[in-house]
Amino acid sequence: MEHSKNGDEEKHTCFDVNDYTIIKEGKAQILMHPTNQVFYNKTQVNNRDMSIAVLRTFISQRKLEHEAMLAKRSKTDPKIPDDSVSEMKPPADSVQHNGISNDGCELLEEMSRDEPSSISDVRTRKLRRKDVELKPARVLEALSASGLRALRYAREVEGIGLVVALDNDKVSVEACRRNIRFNGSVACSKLESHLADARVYMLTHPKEFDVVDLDPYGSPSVFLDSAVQSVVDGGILMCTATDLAVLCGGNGEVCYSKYGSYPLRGKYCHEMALRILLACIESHANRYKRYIVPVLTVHMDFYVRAFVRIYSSASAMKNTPLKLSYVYQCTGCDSFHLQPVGRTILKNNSLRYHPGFGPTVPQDCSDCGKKFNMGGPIWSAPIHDQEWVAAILADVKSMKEQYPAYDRICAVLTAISEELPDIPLFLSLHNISATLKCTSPSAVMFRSAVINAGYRTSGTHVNPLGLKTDAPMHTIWDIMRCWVKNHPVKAQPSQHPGSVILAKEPVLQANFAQAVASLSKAKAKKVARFLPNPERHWGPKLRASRQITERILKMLVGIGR
Ligand SMILES: C[S@@+](CC[C@H](N)C(=O)[O-])C[C@H]1O[C@@H](n2cnc3c(N)ncnc32)[C@H](O)[C@@H]1O
Ligand SMILES: [Zn+2]
Repeated sequence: MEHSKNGDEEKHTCFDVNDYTIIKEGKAQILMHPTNQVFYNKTQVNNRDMSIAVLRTFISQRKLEHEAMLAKRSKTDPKIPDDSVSEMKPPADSVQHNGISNDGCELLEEMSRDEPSSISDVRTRKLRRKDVELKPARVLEALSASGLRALRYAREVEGIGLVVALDNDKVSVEACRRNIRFNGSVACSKLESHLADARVYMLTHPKEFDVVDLDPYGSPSVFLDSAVQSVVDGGILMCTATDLAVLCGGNGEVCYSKYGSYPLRGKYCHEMALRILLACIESHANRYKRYIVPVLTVHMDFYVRAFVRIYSSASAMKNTPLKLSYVYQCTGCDSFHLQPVGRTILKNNSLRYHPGFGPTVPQDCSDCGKKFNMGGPIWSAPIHDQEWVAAILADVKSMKEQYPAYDRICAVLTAISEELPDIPLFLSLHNISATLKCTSPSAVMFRSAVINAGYRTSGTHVNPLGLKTDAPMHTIWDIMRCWVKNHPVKAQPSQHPGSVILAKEPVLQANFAQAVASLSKAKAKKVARFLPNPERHWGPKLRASRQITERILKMLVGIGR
């Protein structure tokens, strides 16, 4: 990969620092002119801090995986001189996938998974000739604006060799270059800024970056196809989407055209947004025989952000339909049911792939009798790797002073660490009670009834009132029928969904006695999981110098839904 330092286009214009206000975030400083034309949103510090936390964990994980690969190699091929592996440590047990991001390692992964031994031998010889030293990570900040994020990566994260910052806006690139110079020698030695269309740049730099960061205005959809190609095997793609009005169902047809999925306007819409984004990234990856493994997927403030690793494997790619589902949501009582896109069967000791069995619901809701809307497909496999989440959280806690948004990112990561990993979407207790027009049981009582009925439950980082559970909807309604017996409701019209639900006798006798696990660990320890918004002008920003009104903000982020 060849990069001319800051490109030929650079203008070596001098600048007077006194003409600017200095903005500090972490170890980076950017210069802001009073007539600023370059995008800057202070509240995205949460986004940048979270990304730095993930990046640090990625870099240590990548190193562990590399060491594990070398150790494995020295075991399987004793002809390789010992001195090449004498410094190796045992492989990390948190490694979920052994894909490694430097060339030789990629070969090794392919070898051990798919290839017959004769081919492996050839490849091993090839591998031996390759330099197996782990090179410092290469990061692409594809949409960099002032370069603040790229500067923070270069200055704060150890183990990064190069950060390339792109923007297709000339003024932003000039600002970015000014900021690089202003940040001194480390920034100047590690950072490059280019005036380029990110899509063209990523397409012409396939499998070159260990980390690709997409942080666009609104939707990342037009950047995904090139971004998934620019990441090395085992590398990580970090992707923000701020177009929550689209992803949360405000414009279902627009969402379908951008992301290939229909959103539903449920209380869980922000988690559905995360899952639509993941499904979309996966579909782009699949076009190039690649697939994603999410390590962390967050809804914060007014956006969603996905951190996914990318691997190449034509055989693993066949599993994609097993990780996707359609969602049926009842138009009367908001009950929801997942319909997997694909399934597998074992025939003569081999795995066969088939379309999912369906429909998983009858024409009319068996709880309230109304019709269903069908949304998706969404990513219905886990959206976080809990070992990564624990490692990121531990790392953040050990470097508290390095994170200006420490409280917020700790709260979000704590809430995520408590989520049931295998349960897509969630119920809203308020919504359930609103359907029945009853007073709501407390969350602890409701969770206790679910646990006492033999099911699991957890909160969700997406919504303080949300409840994830593996209890079927009919059990949830039974619990509520029992609740209403002791907390009667006013009579409603007989065709009302709540009346239809309450007209049935419960099969299950709910037990609301407090169950031990009904309080989350964090709540029991009084660790914050949700924090109020920090300031008045909190929210997404449009292009530089354009401000969003409260009314537009509500529309954009789906508040009040
Ligand atoms: C939301 S801002 C990025 C903010 C930055 N990542 C941060 O953390 O402060 C999006 C930037 O993408 C740039 N942009 C939009 N389309 C682009 C494209 N096709 N190629 C390169 N840059 C693009 C815009 O000029 C803008 O500066
Ligand atoms: Zn229903």
